[in-house]
Amino acid sequence: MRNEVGEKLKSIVRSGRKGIAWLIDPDDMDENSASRLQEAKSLKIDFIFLGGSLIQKNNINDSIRLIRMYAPGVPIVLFPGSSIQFSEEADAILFLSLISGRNPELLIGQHVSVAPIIAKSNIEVLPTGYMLIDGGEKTSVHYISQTIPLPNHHPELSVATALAGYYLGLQYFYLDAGSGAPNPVNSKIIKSIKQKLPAPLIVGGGLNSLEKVKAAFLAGADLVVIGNGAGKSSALLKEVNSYLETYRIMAN
Ligand SMILES: CC(C)=CCC/C(C)=C/CC/C(C)=C/CC/C(C)=C/COP(=O)(O)OP(=O)(O)O
Ligand SMILES: O=P(O)(O)OC[C@@H](O)CO
Ligand SMILES: [Mg+2]
Repeated sequence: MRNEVGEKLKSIVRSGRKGIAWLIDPDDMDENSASRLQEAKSLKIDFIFLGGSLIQKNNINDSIRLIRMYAPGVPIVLFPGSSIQFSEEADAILFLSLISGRNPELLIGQHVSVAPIIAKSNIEVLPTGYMLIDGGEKTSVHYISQTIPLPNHHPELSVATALAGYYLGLQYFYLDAGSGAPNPVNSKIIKSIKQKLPAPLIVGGGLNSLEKVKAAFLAGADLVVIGNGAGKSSALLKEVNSYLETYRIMAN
């Protein structure tokens, strides 16, 4: 199995350089996508995450082809809401187990359905503890998963959950306040998980301004995921990118 994406994530952690993933919903692919992708390529976005809670078009393969054409070299990582969002054309898949919830289908069920297909492919699998944190509003993931998010003001519950996932062997952790969340994941949660776990920490949900992104990085996020904040224009991706350029010079 390949391991380029995992290695890149781990090297982001080792070097402390931080990274950006742009979340693209395949349903949002349209006539503007080509130029948006070219911009992302020129900004050296670290990863493109592809997926959604609910997908209404059957266009994952077409989306991957478009991304490869206009943003060649940017690793494409599936961020699937369900097992039907699998494509062996992607570079890697976040093999998410929704450990904040108690829905067996999202802890292990979908995984069993897709595992034999994954085994026949050459895709890289990233075993990921996916934790939904209350972002102040019911989001699509919350509804689709039919699970209760972790509270945003009790870091100890999130730490216990992440530790349990770590002891089960999960290698990457994704704290998500949900797409469009009014409140991103609390810095205290990010900080306390980062202190306890040596694993790469991905944070997303409601990161729609440079201030919110900076707060996530400063608390300990290794990779931030920006979806809605990059939906209409690449302005935020550009701002985060130039912030990181300065940050990396200062960190060295
Ligand atoms: C391992 C495989 C194949 C599947 C795992 C399936 C699991 C555990 C899913 C977790 C629950 C879930 C529904 C996750 C979806 C995460 C996601 C891609 C969110 C992207 O944002 P949206 O929720 O689509 O945002 P909008 O509502 O703004 O479109
Ligand atoms: O769309 P936003 O709010 O950036 O959220 C991204 C992602 O973490 C949602 O699963
Ligand atoms: Mg979506």
